[in-house]
Amino acid sequence: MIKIEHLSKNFDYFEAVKDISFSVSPGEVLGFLGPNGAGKSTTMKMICGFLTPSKGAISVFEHDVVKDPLAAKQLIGYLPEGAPAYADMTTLQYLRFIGEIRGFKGVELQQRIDKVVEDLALHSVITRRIENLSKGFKRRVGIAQAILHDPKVLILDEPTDGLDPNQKHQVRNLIRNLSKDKIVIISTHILEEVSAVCNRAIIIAKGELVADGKPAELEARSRYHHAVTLQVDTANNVLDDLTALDAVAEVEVSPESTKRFTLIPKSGAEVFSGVNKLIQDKGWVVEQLFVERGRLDDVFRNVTMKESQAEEVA
Ligand SMILES: Nc1ncnc2c1ncn2[C@@H]1O[C@H](COP(=O)(O)OP(=O)(O)OP(=O)(O)O)[C@@H](O)[C@H]1O
Repeated sequence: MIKIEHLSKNFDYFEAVKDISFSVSPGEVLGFLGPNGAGKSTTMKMICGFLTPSKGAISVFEHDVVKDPLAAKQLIGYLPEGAPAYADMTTLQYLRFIGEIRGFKGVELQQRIDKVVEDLALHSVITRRIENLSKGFKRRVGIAQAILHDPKVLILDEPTDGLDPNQKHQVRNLIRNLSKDKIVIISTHILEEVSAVCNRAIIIAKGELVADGKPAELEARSRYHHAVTLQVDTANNVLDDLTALDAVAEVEVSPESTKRFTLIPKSGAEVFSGVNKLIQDKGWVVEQLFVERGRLDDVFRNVTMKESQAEEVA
C-alpha cells in the first residue's frame, strides 16, 4: 500500500502541494487529475523519492520514502514527464543500463529486455539513439524502463502524451493488463483515459485534493448525471415542450444540431419517463435517445474552478 499523510511541498514561499493525504492499495489504478500547475508532477516526484517533502510522510509498502529511500525505490517504476535521460544511448544500451542499475545481469537481464521490447513494440528502434526517436517512441522507451523490473508500484506521468491513437490504445491495454496486483498511479490531462483505464480518480487543484472516488462516483456528481439526450427529426416546438417538463432544470441545444437536446434533471429528479411519454403523445420520430452517466469533464471543471473562484473572493 502507498500511504500519503499530510504531504506538502514548498518551493521557497510558494506552496505547490498543500496538506494532501490519501492511500492507494494493490489493484488500484489511480488517475491523478488536475489543471496545469496543480501539483501532480511534484506529488509524483515526492512519492518516487526525487523530491523531499517539506512536510508530511509517504510510505510504500511500509518503507518510508525519506528514511528508507532505497527499499522504497526498488518497489517503484517511474515514468517522468518528457523524454528519457541519456539521449545519446541507443534504446538497447539504455534498457541494458537501467536493467544493470536494477541489479539484473546475464540471461535474466536479456529476458527482461526482450519482454519490454515486445510489450512496447520497440523492435524497430532497438539500435537507434534515443535523441533521434519520435516523441511516441521516446515515451514508449520511458515506459519500458519503468516496467523492466516488474515493480509493485508504477508511477506514470502522462504516459500517453505524444502517442498516436493506436499507440495510446496499446499503452492503455498494457496498463490494464499490468495492473491486477500492482498499484498504478497515472497523471493525465485526458479524461477519457481515466474512464478507459482507472478504477479510481483523484483531482487536485492548486496543490489541494478536491475530489477522490471511483470514476462512476465522480460522474454521478456531474449535473449531467441521469441527463437525457434526445435527437428527433422535427424541430417544431420541441424545445418548448421539453423545457415545460416538470423534472427538467435546463435544456441544452446541441451546437452541432438544432434537433439534438440534452435535458438536465432538477436535483434528484427522473427525466426519462416524462420524455418518453412526450415522445408518444407528440408522435416524434426519435433518431437517438439515451440516459447519461454523467460527465467527468463537467465535474473536473466544477471542482477545479471552485478552487480558483474561492481564491479570487478571499
Ligand atoms: N523546482 C521548482 N521550483 C519552483 N517551482 C516549481 C518547481 N517545480 C514545480 N514548481 C511549481 O509548482 C507548481 C506545481 O507544478 P507541477 O509540475 O507539480 O504541476 P502539474 O500539476 O504536474 O502541472 P502540468 O499538468 O502542467 O504538468 C507549478 O506552479 C510549478 O511552476
